[in-house]
Amino acid sequence: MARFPRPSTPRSLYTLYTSPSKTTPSHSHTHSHSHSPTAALLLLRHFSSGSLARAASKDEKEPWWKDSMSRLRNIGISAHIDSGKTTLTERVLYYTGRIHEIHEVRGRDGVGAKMDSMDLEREKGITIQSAATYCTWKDYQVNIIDTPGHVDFTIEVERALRVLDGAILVLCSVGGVQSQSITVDRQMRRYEVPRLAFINKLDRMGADPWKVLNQARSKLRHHSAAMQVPIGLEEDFKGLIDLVQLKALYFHGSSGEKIVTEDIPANMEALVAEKRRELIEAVSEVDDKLAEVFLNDEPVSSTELEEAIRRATVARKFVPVFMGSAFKNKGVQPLLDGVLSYLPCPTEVSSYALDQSKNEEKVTLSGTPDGPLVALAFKLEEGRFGQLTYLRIYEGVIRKGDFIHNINSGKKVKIPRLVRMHSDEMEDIQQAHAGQIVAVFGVDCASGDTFTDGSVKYTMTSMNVPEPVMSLAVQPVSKDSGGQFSKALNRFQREDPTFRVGLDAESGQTIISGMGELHLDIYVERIRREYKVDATVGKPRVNFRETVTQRAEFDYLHKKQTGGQGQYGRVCGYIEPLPQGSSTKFEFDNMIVGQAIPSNFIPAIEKGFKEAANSRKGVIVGNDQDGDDSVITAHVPLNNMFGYSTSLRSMTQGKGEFTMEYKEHSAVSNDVQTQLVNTYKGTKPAE
Ligand SMILES: Nc1nc2c(ncn2[C@@H]2O[C@H](COP(=O)(O)OP(=O)(O)OP(=O)(O)O)[C@@H](O)[C@H]2O)c(=O)[nH]1
Repeated sequence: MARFPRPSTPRSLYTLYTSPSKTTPSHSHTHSHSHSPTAALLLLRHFSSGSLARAASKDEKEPWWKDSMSRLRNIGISAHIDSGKTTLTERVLYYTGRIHEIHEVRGRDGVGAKMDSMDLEREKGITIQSAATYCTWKDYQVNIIDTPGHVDFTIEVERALRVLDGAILVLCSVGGVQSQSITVDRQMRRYEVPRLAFINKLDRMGADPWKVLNQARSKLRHHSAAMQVPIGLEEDFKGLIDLVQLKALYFHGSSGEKIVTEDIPANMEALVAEKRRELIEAVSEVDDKLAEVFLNDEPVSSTELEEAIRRATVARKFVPVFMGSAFKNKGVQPLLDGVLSYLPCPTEVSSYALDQSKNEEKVTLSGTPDGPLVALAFKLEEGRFGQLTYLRIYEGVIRKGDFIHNINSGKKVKIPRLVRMHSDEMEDIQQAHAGQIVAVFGVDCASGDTFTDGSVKYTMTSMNVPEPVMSLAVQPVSKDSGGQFSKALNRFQREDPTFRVGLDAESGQTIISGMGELHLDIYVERIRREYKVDATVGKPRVNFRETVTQRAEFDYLHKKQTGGQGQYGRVCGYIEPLPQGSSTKFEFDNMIVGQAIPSNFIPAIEKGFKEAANSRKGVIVGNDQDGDDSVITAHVPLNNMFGYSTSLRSMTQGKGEFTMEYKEHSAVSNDVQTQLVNTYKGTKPAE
């Protein structure tokens, strides 16, 4: 009944530079059950119905939390590698009084930035794990997640964005919109995160914020405009003109902590008038209220403009563009003001959960402390005092000593300790409410689990976890370190859903799988440093998968007990490959006679089969000119990509760069297949 493309061993295709980040289902197994020669299919489902949303609280008087919620921001900072996120965060922590000294990434003092708390991060000057911190700016509480920029750690970015209400996209004023900026921006769009852009490094030679702004418009399709005009650039970068307040800002003091406000320099008035008009025009296009003032040719007040920018940004119709130099301590405080003025508070963002007691019905959460507790464990970490679980609270209140229910595992646990995180330091607290990000100790769970107070069976929608694409065989050098070795692997596996551990049945080797060479290298290095286990590492291996090669019958009974009446379904039939060279990729024949299966189920069944089918596509190469740069987009088999970064570097005298992300699994050519089969035969122990 379902026919698939003619087989050959699939290969994985990679997209260089840009492509929609889709993780396609990758298996289509042949099943050996052979009960029914004729195609028959039966699907039964029982479920109870219920209302779509829980009724909101009818409390008439002003709730106690209203003020504190409106003064809360959960933000992330994302960017292409080396754009200056960590440097920027260090300034934010300094100006908000969380740290008393600034330490540079790879700085001469050797201390390293606060948020790069792992030794490896400090040595390499890159961020590997996302770190969480909070700070207070002008009476607002701001929770910040610093996220890594390297594509191998995409899962960290995904997790951070899942629980944030707003974000800052950092762009380099020289590098502009780079490959990874496109990826993180796409992720922000996927999770519907309103954002501000910050064009950093205005002090660098070749800085051109207007070029970067135009790139953001064309490459990221941002509807955006500058909020500021720089006073001087490169070595002469002195300050910024605020286009809303129409004031010049200078950053004095040893670390730029003293802001001096002055009138706009006379020689910049014309440019400022032009850029302010551009800002008003752009916001008017997406905000009716401002459009009315603008079209009537009335002067636009600072308050009117600020309110309109807020409405448009929260509604994700506009991206305000800030600028500065984190390294030279210029422009960070106005960016922080922008976070308060333009990014939403938790009650302005809608969140949903799935009600497990009502067949995964979608429930709108109030997002306030009123109502039952609903919290998502979005990140696990092995801390000095045991497992640390980061929670984003979506509804209700959580208190130290409370019993909470893990809806995914069905376990009930007590919260022995509740803390607020500041990179690797923490602060004990007694309770926390909706909108906040906190961490708990001693709570056994997996990342992505949902906790409630037990009165509701809600789970938050699942996080987008890409399939691992590369594997390595690892083995401890000394047999005595086996215990520590498995402890390390277990821990990393629980913390990072893109890191998997398996056993090669043929060779008996431990196989680790992840998102790329660097991802796996980092874990091997962490096993060595944190667990003092030296491990030998085998050749990287691409995860090839099987496809359908011949007609096969299946008969499967599915049972699921969800607390209510439960569900069951039985599916039997056969699948077979299409004839060689067939132009169609998938064929679905409905051979049901009579009404054995109600006809309204048939389209859903076809969709299911379609989703399970591997596809095969040719290599596509696109070429784009971006100023002096050539951008090549290609779909390539991952197997051919080893060592590419080194050859690209030598081919381009270090100027070329690349990024890749998983596209799909696809059929390999015959010669590769023969090679794979021979290698496999060669590794098989003699019989
Ligand atoms: N000239 C100049 N250099 C900067 C600026 N901001 C950051 N840098 C430098 O750029 C390099 C990268 O900065 P990071 O803060 O580590 O960048 P990141 O985006 O956190 O990098 P990853 O965590 O590896 O993704 C460091 O050497 C910084 O000192 C800036 O405003 N001007």
